[in-house]
Amino acid sequence: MTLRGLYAITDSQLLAGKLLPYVEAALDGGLTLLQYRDKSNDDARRLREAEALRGLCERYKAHLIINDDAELAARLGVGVHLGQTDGPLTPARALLGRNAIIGSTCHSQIELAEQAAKEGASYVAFGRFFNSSTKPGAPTATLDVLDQARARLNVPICVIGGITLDNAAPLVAHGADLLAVVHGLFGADSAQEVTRRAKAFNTLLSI
Ligand SMILES: Cc1ncc(COP(=O)(O)OP(=O)(O)O)c(N)n1
Ligand SMILES: Cc1nc(C(=O)O)sc1CCOP(=O)(O)O
Ligand SMILES: [Mg+2]
Repeated sequence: MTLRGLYAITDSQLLAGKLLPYVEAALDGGLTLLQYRDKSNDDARRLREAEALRGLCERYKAHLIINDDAELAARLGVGVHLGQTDGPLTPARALLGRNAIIGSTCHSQIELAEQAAKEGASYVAFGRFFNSSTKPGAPTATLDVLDQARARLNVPICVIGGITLDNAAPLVAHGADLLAVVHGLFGADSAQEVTRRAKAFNTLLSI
């Protein structure tokens, strides 16, 4: 599967009271992947919201990815994103099957990405590239890791962390396939503006 495009990530605070309309607006503008990221322990709400997002993604032909939680992903038949402390890739692949999208956080370490690719990751994620209000303490990354990744890996490259329409172009020029964005997309004042931003990100990616 070729993975390239805008990768929207939800945020429970930013999208409080407007999760579905803002996500639908982003899907309307064009998403390749949507990640449901909710760090709470409210399992009932997480299941309910993830099911609703799966329905929307099916309608717009985007892929839903669950952050952190391979069990929930298996229950819904969707993909998962795993960080370095979220459990190993191999059992997640066994649980979800060979067609599932499984992403792996690699910070700025090409060795982590090589390992993830070897273990069957569908994409590898590098970041954070800019200041992020969503995750201010995430380790930083620079463009040279993208150059190394392009030269050494044969798996789609995702970038994350403070990405906006104003700073994304160099990431694309250095080989990013997937732009993962929270605030730069969903920080908009209206659903119409979310759609406009999504379309503009796709233009940057030549999609
Ligand atoms: C696409 C993408 N890249 C990186 C992350 C970060 O994952 P992780 O390091 O596990 O941190 P949390 O998001 O779980 O706080 C991500 N979620 N998505
Ligand atoms: C969830 C996450 N992980 C990161 C990493 O670098 O691993 S940065 C990040 C937050 C992304 O949100 P925003 O687009 O608002 O900066
Ligand atoms: Mg995680």
